[in-house]
Amino acid sequence: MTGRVVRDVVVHPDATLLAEATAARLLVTLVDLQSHRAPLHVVLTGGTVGITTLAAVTASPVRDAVDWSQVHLWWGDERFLPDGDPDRNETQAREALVTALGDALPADNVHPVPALDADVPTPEDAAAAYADVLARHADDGDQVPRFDVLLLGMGPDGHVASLFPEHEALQAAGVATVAVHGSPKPPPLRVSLTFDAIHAAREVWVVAAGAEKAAAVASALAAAPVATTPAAGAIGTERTLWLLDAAASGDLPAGGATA
Ligand SMILES: O=C1O[C@H](COP(=O)(O)O)[C@@H](O)[C@H](O)[C@H]1O
Repeated sequence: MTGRVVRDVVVHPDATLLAEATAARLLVTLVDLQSHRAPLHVVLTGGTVGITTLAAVTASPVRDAVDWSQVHLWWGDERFLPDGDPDRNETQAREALVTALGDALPADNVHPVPALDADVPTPEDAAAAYADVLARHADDGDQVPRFDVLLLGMGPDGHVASLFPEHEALQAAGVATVAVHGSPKPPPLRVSLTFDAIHAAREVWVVAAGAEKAAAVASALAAAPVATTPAAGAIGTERTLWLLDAAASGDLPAGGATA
């Protein structure tokens, strides 16, 4: 990415309000977008706030204002585990939101990263299969759909999706997905969207809560090198939005200036 990146920052008082406000923001954004285009493509994130946000979507009456038949759900990353494993981001998202949407969300609109099984024995197989499905929903010549909203959690080390500091997966280019071996956060095998895929999103929202993330938030918003703070590379084509709780914003300079 070239040129100055504008990162908008919104700080909420605590993690609960952060999740509820992010859910409300997501729902209203989808309703607004559906007044002028369809289908919409939304990328979900795993992680603490990511899943709490999905539960808040489920709890909101505004969820019925969205035409879910015209929404496709994707994942920014996945832990490479068998189908139904409680540590899979997909499993947690189904429990928090997808199951509650029922028939309103067609099963064909839900695009999990393939799970570990006899036909998909390696994360490379899962990454390739996921890339194929992404390409089938992309415009001609593109590798991924133009995601309308791409949600990302962030770890205390500054990782987003499954792109970890100093990990070789950061270098993946020209492809939409990457297999991750040796993740410093368990489980060690994962599949992630690449930065090329993330950068295709219209809006990227990084959602982070907790004092343990404050240093990484400050680094990313100061445009630290992506190699050491991958979240600094989370940039959308139309908007890059950081949604924080007060604790996660604790190391930002007064006024929350961003680079
Ligand atoms: O392992 C993962 O961690 C990150 C952040 O999780 P959090 O619990 O610290 O919020 C998450 O964004 C990612 O999707 C997930 O696979």
